[in-house]
Amino acid sequence: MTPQDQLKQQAAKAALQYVQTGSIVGVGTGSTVNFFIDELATIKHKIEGAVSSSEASTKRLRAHGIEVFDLNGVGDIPVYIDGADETNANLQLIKGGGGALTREKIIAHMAKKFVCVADETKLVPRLGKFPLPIEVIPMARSMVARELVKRGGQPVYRDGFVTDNGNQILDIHNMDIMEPAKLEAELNNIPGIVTVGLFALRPADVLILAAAEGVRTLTI
Ligand SMILES: O=C[C@H](O)[C@H](O)[C@H](O)COP(=O)(O)O
Repeated sequence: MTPQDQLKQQAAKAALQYVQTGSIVGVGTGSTVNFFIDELATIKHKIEGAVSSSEASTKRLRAHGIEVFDLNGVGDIPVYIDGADETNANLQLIKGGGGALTREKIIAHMAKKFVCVADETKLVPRLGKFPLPIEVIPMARSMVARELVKRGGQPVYRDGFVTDNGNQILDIHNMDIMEPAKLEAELNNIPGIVTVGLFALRPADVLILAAAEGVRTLTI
């Protein structure tokens, strides 16, 4: 395991304390969350099951014998655990490096508490070094790309990638993300955009950050 993987695993382990007995756990997507799923399996008898933000996480949860519920039948998600590609000190995030941003944002919106798990490399002074993923309806891809160019970004089509929802992804390089919530709201208004990978209007509530010196918790 690489040193970075060890940190991801430590953050994932620390997130277990937020899981409530008898509840349905919201589960995100990505390599950090994969460690969390493996940890969750050790206490699976204590939870009712999970809701999942991707086909990949669903498969891993089920392989561990954890029941995965259809979100439409679920009313209450006390805690959602997910990773991030970048976070700032206000716990506003860039997500979607793995293309799961839409289902992630839906579950994050429903959850009472959003706990983000990450290694220290994800904490940045300003969001935007990581290209901002945007899920688009395929027929709107070029139009949306032109809108992003007008705003100073450089869109790159994630060629060959299809989201779990049958859509496409544009990764926006060099986007000026000075006011994350304002930009998220503005981009949400462009037709053809399904989801912007900025989680600023609904940031995380808790950030578990693992570093070589230890694991620390940030809240807002
Ligand atoms: O679509 C993917 C998700 O937003 C992930 O949470 C994000 O890409 C972070 O993934 P990882 O834990 O692999 O760095």
